[in-house]
Amino acid sequence: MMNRTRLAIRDLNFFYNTNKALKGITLDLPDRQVTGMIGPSGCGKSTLLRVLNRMYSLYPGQRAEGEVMLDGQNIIDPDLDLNELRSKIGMVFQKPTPFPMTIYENVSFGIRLHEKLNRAELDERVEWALTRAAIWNEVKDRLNSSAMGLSGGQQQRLCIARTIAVRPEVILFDEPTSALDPISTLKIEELIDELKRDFTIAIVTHNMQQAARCADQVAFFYLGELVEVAPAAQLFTAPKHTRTQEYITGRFG
Ligand SMILES: Nc1ncnc2c1ncn2[C@@H]1O[C@H](COP(=O)(O)OP(=O)(O)OP(=O)(O)O)[C@@H](O)[C@H]1O
Repeated sequence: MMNRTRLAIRDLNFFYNTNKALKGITLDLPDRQVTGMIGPSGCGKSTLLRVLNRMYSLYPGQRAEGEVMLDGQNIIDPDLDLNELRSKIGMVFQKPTPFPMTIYENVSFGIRLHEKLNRAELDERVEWALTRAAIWNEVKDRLNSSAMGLSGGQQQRLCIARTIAVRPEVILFDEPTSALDPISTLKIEELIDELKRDFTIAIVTHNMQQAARCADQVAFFYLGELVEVAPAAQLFTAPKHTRTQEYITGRFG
């Protein structure tokens, strides 16, 4: 059974100037479940994540139309408070992107932007976020060391801690393990599984095994359209559309 909808995408179109990169997307992200987004290069997966956190707003010539409803608000409304949105929808990128600061500062930075906590509360929140991101034990004795000294996998878990530190409702992962070794990848996948107890998650991945392992439902995109969305087990064993079938059996993409 799917949980109730946390984020509802309705008839969403997106344009890079005249290039229509998303065409009439309608998709629900169920609360505290993982939605996997798959499809061949250029199908619009990353564009969709950029819409969900309003990254495109920085670029003239890029625009969205339609509805993306979160907490009764359309997040593509130009009047929306972007700071508030970014505290509700967090994003983890393909390459780990720690700030050139200490481990502690990486995690506390975003919290300070959004909330006024005293030192003890801040310490507690930082520990909580690092614990939830399964990296506390590795860094607790070096919180004041530079984040740049961590391994790639540790840096990615630190970025996840930084994202959850502001207690978002939704976390977007854009190919979060494509720069990591198999062991670090497994750790991130286990972490995603654990984080869905509290957060609604979307993950873009090129790796179909990863989608099958992590996702409750999987959405297949092709040329800017959502071809099909189904529970993971169903999409990978009994897809309804020929395009999906061809993609998952490796005939293209
Ligand atoms: N900055 C941009 N300006 C113009 N067109 C763009 C821009 N970024 C992406 N596009 C186009 O939008 C479409 C969707 O691209 P997008 O990057 O979302 O695909 P993707 O599915 O994430 O691909 P990949 O798996 O390779 O990351 C493509 O046709 C792409 O050429």
